[in-house]
Amino acid sequence: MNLTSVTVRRLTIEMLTPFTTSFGTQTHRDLLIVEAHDDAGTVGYGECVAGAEPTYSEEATSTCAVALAEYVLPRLQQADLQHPRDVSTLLHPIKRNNMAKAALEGAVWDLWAKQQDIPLAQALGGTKERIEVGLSIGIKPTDAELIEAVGDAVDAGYRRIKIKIAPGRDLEMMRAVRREFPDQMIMVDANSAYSLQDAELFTALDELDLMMIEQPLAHDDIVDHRHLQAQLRTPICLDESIHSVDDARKALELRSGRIINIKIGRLGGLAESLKVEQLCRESGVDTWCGGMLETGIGRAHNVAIASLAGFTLPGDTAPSARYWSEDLISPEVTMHDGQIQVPTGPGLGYEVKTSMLEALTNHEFTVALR
Ligand SMILES: O=C(O)CCC(=O)c1ccccc1C(=O)O
Ligand SMILES: [Mg+2]
Repeated sequence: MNLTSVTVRRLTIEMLTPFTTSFGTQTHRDLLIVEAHDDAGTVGYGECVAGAEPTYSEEATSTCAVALAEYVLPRLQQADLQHPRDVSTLLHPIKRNNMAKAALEGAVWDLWAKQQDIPLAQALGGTKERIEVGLSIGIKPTDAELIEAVGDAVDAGYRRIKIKIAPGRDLEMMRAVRREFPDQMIMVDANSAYSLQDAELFTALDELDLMMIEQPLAHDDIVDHRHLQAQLRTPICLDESIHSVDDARKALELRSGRIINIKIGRLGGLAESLKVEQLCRESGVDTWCGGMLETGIGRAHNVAIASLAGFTLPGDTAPSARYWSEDLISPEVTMHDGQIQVPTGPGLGYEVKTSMLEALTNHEFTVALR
């Protein structure tokens, strides 16, 4: 692939509105952008989706910066990549650190697709021209504010609405939402805030005809989820618990959930995400693309992979304007009639605004590869 160098940038971007989950409130992203450069001057981009703190998973932006600098990029210096799939093989001996690995792998995939002059979606085997879009709504202080936010999302055309829950903001709140929106496709995401002792809460939520309940129990569990799923009609969707195609296979075998959410960062890259898509497609399991409040760069990767046939449900791939006053890419990701058009240009199919990226960069380092 003639890679000549990799640059890692660390930047801070303010979000338009704060986003609250059971593990905290985010007002900005502190993130890494990885650039893979080749000898023809072509650049591929990847985004590290870790949070500023290790609250969603054990990874955080700082740990990813260290993992890239100390362990991941030195391995790349020893390699002669022929294809982006070689990245996951090369990094396989390094345990976990999935978001750090995925940030580099994503940049290499974008570079490779640009070298081939094909869209990333096509390079991944995507077939859809448009993808269906859902929205993830954070925890609001009052039911009235939540109901207003859901109403706005319905009016904006989102095809599915996800609502974050946490102890104290769950059953009564969701009953109020359901009364107001009896026919909408609604789901909840607990971000691992509950335990099996809360089974009664979930059997009550089971009456609300939700599309799914995302990650109700511990971030590292697939056993308690199995017991909870056995008591519910509503499908459980696993997010935090699934870090590989093997995790997905084991969870499906145990019946710990009936839906899997694919996040490229959590799974360690696009190659592993493709394996989960294939597993779900071949076993008739619904899957959809999760989100991590990405800038346009990570968002473009999500749009590309969500174009594969296995992505059977709307994903958390809301358009740029939902999160940012100005995005890092041009044109920005936009939604029409609840759908995003999969771009047809080479690679990500969106232009990265390099001067904006440089202006926002707080730190950067470059590793020469030859
Ligand atoms: O719109 C998005 O990007 C999805 C937001 C979201 O739900 C989320 C955001 C940060 C961390 C975890 C999650 C999640 O899906 O659990
Ligand atoms: Mg989730």
